[in-house]
Amino acid sequence: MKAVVVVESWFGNTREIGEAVARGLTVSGVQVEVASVDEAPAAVDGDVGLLVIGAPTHNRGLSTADTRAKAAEAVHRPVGSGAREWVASAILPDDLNLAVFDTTNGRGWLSGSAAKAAARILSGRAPGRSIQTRTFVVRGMAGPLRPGEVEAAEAWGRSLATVTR
Ligand SMILES: Cc1cc2nc3c(=O)[nH]c(=O)nc-3n(C[C@H](O)[C@H](O)[C@H](O)COP(=O)(O)O)c2cc1C
Repeated sequence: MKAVVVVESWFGNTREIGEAVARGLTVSGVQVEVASVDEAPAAVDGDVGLLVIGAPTHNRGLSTADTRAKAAEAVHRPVGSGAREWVASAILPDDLNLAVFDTTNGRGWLSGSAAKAAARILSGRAPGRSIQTRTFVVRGMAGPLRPGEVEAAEAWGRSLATVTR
């Protein structure tokens, strides 16, 4: 069983959640690779059963070149591309199971959700496919994650393992 976790992360919080999800999958016997969106393959291999995508919520949705420029400036990193671009263009096997998570400042409507935005793009590409979404909460722009979120992400990873062939 194989899974790939692709994350966009500027301050490390979304990456931390992605790694916790990967640990949950690994303890359940799934072979997992975690890749940053900058280095993720343009095509997901046909033997991968589950793709998990993680993105920080920027301006209530997925990052844009403008929001990435703000985050990149804060962490002194080059801007690069984001989850929006990867989700829109990656070549995905037909029977791939999909799960998307985001990090946000809260779970309310005001915070928005990069995961829901990514799920909308993926549903448009593959109508009818079911896509699990989850939100994990950080404090402010840079974090840290709210207590308990890493453990919740590991538990989610264990539950996602049951859908992976
Ligand atoms: C430009 C910018 C816009 C943001 N807009 C939102 C927002 O609309 N809603 C929200 O909940 N958090 C917002 N945030 C906070 C991010 O959700 C937070 O930086 C992110 O979850 C941290 O994840 P990371 O460490 O993986 O980058 C924003 C952050 C930045 C840098």
